[in-house]
Amino acid sequence: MDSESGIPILDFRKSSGVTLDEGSEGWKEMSKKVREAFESHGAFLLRCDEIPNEFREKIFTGMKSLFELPEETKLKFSSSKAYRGYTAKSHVIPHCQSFGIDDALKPDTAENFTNLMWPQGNPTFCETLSSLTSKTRELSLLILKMVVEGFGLPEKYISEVEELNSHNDSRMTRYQLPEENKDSEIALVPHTDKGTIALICHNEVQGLQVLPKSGNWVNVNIPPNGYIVLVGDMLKAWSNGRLQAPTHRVVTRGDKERLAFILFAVPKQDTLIKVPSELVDEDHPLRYKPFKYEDFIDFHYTTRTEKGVLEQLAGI
Ligand SMILES: O=C(O)CCC(=O)C(=O)O
Ligand SMILES: [Fe+2]
Repeated sequence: MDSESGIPILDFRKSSGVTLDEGSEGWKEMSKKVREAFESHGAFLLRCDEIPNEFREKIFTGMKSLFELPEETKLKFSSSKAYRGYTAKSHVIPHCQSFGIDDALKPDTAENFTNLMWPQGNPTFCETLSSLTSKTRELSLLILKMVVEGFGLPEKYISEVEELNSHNDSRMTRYQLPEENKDSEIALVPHTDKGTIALICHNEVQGLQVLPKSGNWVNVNIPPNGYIVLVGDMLKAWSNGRLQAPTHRVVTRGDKERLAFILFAVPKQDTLIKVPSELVDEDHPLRYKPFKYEDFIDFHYTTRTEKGVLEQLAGI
């Protein structure tokens, strides 16, 4: 457990002796822990073998040179969608720069992005980005299958969580250091993630904070070479509110810049989010009526409120 935030640390490393073959005892035990962590904190910290050290070094070295490219080059990666494309100094991310990549898993996405930023080519960055994205995506699917197992739901729900994981967006973010006269700065404003789950890895400069029910922000310490996995609003809704979607933000301090790579697992636009009947009982009355993911996203961007979008749209 992380001593500051109390968020559980789960160890998926083969070297720690766990075997996570689907259906095995180890898998079932871990699934229970995933469910419990998502119920109590809406998150867990993950140690895993998926990102070896040299791989991490490659992605964060690549990201450092990416953010050092001229502003006019970075701006070439534009998007009409909110928070996608290259964003700098927006009201949501006042002190960071970020590349939001849609359809991160499409075979030519990493290549197109790399060629736009480095017309002369950068095969190391391209390969690293594409394999980090696909490794992280495998993890997100594994974790969602564990949620099904953790709740003891029938097999048929595997295809539903696959749908909740059917689209993947990634984001690479560089958080600026606080201005000289300040100790700390809110670099990413408080929010819940709108999709299903988010997996975050970073260059070991901490800065993520979560807001527990107690109402006081706490620091999260992502373990070395690890990830944090956060529940988003769609998994919260699908689970009948039994899994929490934690409010989080990023605060920068000190003299080292934080770089983060985030993979968001999201449903397809027209996916219907409907609570499994098995998750409704006397102790857990139905909290959300079925709704389409795209309606939730539209509603979120038109109301532009962080508070209670899910409750307003689908709450019973
Ligand atoms: O950098 C981080 O740790 C958090 C990023 C995040 O919450 C987001 O991009 O939605
Ligand atoms: Fe987030």
